[in-house]
Amino acid sequence: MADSAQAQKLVYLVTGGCGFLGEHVVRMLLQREPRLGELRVFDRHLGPWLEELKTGPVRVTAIQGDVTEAHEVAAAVAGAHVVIHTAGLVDVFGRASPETIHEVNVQGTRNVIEACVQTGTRFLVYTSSMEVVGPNTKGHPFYRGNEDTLYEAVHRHPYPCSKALAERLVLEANGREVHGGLPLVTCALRPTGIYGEGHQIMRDFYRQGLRLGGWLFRAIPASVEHGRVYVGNVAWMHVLAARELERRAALMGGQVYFCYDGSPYKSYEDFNMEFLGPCGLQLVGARPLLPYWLLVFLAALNALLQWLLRPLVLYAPLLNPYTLAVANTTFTVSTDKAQRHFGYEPLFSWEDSRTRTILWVQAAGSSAQ
Ligand SMILES: NC(=O)C1=CN([C@@H]2O[C@H](COP(=O)(O)OP(=O)(O)OC[C@H]3O[C@@H](n4cnc5c(N)ncnc54)[C@H](O)[C@@H]3O)[C@@H](O)[C@H]2O)C=CC1
Ligand SMILES: CC(C)CCC[C@@H](C)[C@H]1CC[C@H]2[C@@H]3[C@H](O)CC4=CC(=O)CC[C@]4(C)[C@H]3CC[C@]12C
Repeated sequence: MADSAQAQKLVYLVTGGCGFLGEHVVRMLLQREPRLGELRVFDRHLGPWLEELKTGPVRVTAIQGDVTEAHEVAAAVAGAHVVIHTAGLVDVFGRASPETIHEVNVQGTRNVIEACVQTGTRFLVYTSSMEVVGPNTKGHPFYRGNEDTLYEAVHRHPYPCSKALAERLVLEANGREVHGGLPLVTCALRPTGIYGEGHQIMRDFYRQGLRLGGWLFRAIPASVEHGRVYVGNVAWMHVLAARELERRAALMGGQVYFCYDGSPYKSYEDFNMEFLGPCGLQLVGARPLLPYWLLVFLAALNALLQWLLRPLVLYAPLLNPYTLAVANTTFTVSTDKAQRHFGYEPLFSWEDSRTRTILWVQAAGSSAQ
């Protein structure tokens, strides 16, 4: 990626490229990265939509593989200039075991780093999460915080623990010598809660509302703000970060960036209503319908049932002590670090993001997507 070789075509690898975020990153690279020569899409489950991308001018290579298998990762990384590592096990509902979450999110990330080092790939962008910071186990609010805001980041849940460990590995790998003698340059992006086309939990809320005759019932006070970011802007930030990592290696290497876009600060439920409202749903109650202590009780009961039933059946409802704590703790971000370091500005306005999401919810809610 030297200046003298501006016209050089680059090979990108996106791990988790068939996931909710990964698909947007893949499509964004194809639309907005002029130096893209080959795009490798690595995922455990390849999406059928990849086929249509193979007819375009950029070579798209679909690679079915598992990030926990070091040899599969090394084979996919070999010859790539840039890796965008979004693959991860996003499970806060207890569907997977803590060991599996650790294996995919931490060991998988270690495998990606080692593959870069062994094969000489120099640029690595990691999809971290706001969950690396918080909300913490004490439920402390994080109000319009940035990357330098002091916050007691204490976690017990396997998902944030794994993301925090993986992020640390990525940041510590910055500067390591890769095959060929040059240094590895890494950075981590920490999206807040992502929404947009492909957001399965939003679709599930929509379907549940339809089943309940168009009503949803408020569970969380409207005053609790939960940070959200549009998936297209998250993808765009990944593309920009990946593009700028070489030119601004000294500034960006080893750095973390919160990833958000000016989507309105609202409670989790009120934010969802920005999309579900225009789809015909109503949120009942200016205040939570159930007292908080009852929600805490129900969340604990769900956790107990999950544990008791585990030998027989997987019971993994949305409400558990962890999801309740996340939804019920103010956590919002306000920062211009990504703008200062690599010129990130959201590509999609709030109005665009909202419209696109509404159209998707309407289509996905009624189909079997
Ligand atoms: N959804 C959200 O609100 C947020 C997500 N993130 C992070 O963004 C990344 C992407 O998340 P989403 O797109 O929401 O999740 P997702 O589950 O839709 O996508 C993850 C992708 O990784 C793939 N994957 C999982 N295990 C794998 C393995 N062992 N080997 C290869 N591929 C594997 C899955 O097949 C899937 O396509 C994750 O790293 C997640 O931690 C960060 C902040 C918020
Ligand atoms: C009435 C219930 C209490 C409402 C439950 C909603 C929850 C399922 C979701 C509320 C907040 C979500 C999380 C948040 O957006 C941050 C996240 C970041 C990630 O990196 C992964 C996903 C998630 C943990 C997200 C998961 C669903 C919620 C807990």
